[in-house]
Parts: sequence; structure tokens; C-alpha cells
Amino acid sequence: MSFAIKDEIRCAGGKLLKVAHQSKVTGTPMDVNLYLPQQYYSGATGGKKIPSVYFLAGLTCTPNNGSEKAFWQREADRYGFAMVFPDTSPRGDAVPDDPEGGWDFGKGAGFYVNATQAPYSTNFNMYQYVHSELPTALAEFFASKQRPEGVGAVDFEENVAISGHSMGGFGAISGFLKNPHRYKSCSAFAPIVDPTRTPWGVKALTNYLGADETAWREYDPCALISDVPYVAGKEILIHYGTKDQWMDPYLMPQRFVGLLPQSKWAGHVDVKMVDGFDHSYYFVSTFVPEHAAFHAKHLGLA
Ligand SMILES: N[C@@H](CCC(=O)N[C@@H](CS)C(=O)NCC(=O)O)C(=O)O
Repeated sequence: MSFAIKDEIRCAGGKLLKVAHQSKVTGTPMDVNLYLPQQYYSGATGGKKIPSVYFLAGLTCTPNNGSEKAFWQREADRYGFAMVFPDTSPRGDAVPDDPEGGWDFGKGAGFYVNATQAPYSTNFNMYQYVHSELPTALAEFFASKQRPEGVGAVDFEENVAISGHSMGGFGAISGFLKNPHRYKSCSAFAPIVDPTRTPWGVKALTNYLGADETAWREYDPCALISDVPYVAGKEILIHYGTKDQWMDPYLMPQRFVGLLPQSKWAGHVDVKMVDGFDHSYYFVSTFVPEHAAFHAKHLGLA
């Protein structure tokens, strides 16, 4: 599968590539931003492939929000990992949107699930897109590219970690717990962890998966943290700001946090409440260095 490189921007010690490709699972063109760190260009990896961190953005976002405002790039250079910033939904005139005209569902709000309900099921297959089609497509594309002498190879499929913000934090945690062998580590900034009981989650899951709540369990962090057996060595790091304007009733971490001590993941999920921070990328960018160090450790870089 081929990607068109729309822009290649010098950034920190590497480059930010804005690319686009035709997705089979969404049936639409998809934009993706990639950050290739300085080690990619210098080849200074000791012969090892450069691992990747996937960052899933929140409601209303495109691949640009995370790559412009989260400041992952210097951290990627520090440890030597690539960043993948996918879009948050399929887009285009043929893609059905929120009939209510809201920004919390439809375009820009794919919730990283595979929709089963018409008319959304044709395009809104963001779970399969992010966790399967995109990594395979990136691996194939980079394998097919002629690498100049000394340029490092990137691992988009095996030595990989996942992170996300808000709706993207939900996508990162649910994707990680549904595939606990696939990602080395998971982190989230202000994630929606109780989607079956909070307005953004209920609206999205009803429309994408139907009114039968048993279908929601497949993606629900509260259900998954209780049901999924612990996998040795895996950890989840989560930050919330105490002044997050969406905390109540949209994010609502209380039930998830309350389930942790009895869960199989007890002791392996670190939820940090940080005083005075809100929901914005000022909050996200402040804690990206801590998340980068966490992922670097799990990716064997630190
Ligand atoms: N109406 C607001 C609310 C949605 C919102 O807060 N989105 C968060 C994620 S849940 C976000 O990252 N917004 C874009 C940004 O801050 O760059 C917006 O359009 O941004």
C-alpha cells in the first residue's frame, strides 16, 4: 500500500512527514503524520530497528494536533523512537456525520472502534485501521523505499507502544487491553475510561455499536481491566489534571480507578492526578517527557 508524501518538514533533529493513503477499512483517504527522529537520518541505532509510539488524538482533532502541540519530537530524538499520529476518523463528503451536528460524534470522533451500525459501519472502522491496517501499510511502505546508506529502519509493528489524549486515551487503553501482547506499553492523558456511563461514550457507542450495551464491553476500559489477564511486564501510565474542564461528567475516572485494586492489572496501572492542570495540550505537553521516558524503558531504549 502506498503513501503520498504531502510534506516533509524539518523539526527538532529529524523530520515530520505529512503523508496520506487510501484505507481499505475506512474506504477513504486517510492523513497520517509521522515523526522520524534524528537516529533515522543518522543511522545511529546500533543496527537495531527504530521503535514507534502511536499517539491517538481526541475529539475534533486531526493528525496535526498531537504533532504540533504535544512536543513529542524532542523526546523521540532523546530516546530514538518514531511517532505515528493517525487521524481521528474517516473524512469526506460521502462519510456520514453526526445528524445532530455535534463535534463529539462522527467526523473527528471515530472513537477507535469498528462500527457495526448503519450508516457508520461502512467507514468508521478506526479500531482495525489504527491497530492493524495502518501499521502494516507503514511497514510495507518503508520496506519498499530505498534507504540511503546509513539511514535507520523503523519498526511500526512489533516494538511499538501506544498513547493518546481524551477520546484517544480511550482508544489507546482499549486497544492495548484488547491486544495486551501487541504493544509494549500504554499511556494516556485525560482518557475517557468509563464510556458506558458518560455522555460522549454513550452517544458514540450507541451510534457505532447499537443500543445493546453488551456489545460495548468489547471496548470498555472498565470491563477490559477486569476481564483481561495480566501480561507480564506490561504497564499503563495515566495522567489527569485536577482542573480538567471535562472531568465531570465526561471523563469520570472514579469507577476505573476503583476497579484497579481487585483487577488482574493491580499494581501495573499508575493513575496520577496532577494539581491545577486542565484538559489542553498545555497539560499534555507538560507530561509528554514522563510518558516518553516510560515508553522508552518498555521499548528497550532506556
Ligand atoms: N470544542 C472543543 C472541545 C473539544 C476538545 O476539547 N477536544 C480536545 C480533545 S477531547 C482537543 O484536543 N481539542 C483540540 C486541541 O486542543 O488542539 C474543541 O473544538 O477543541
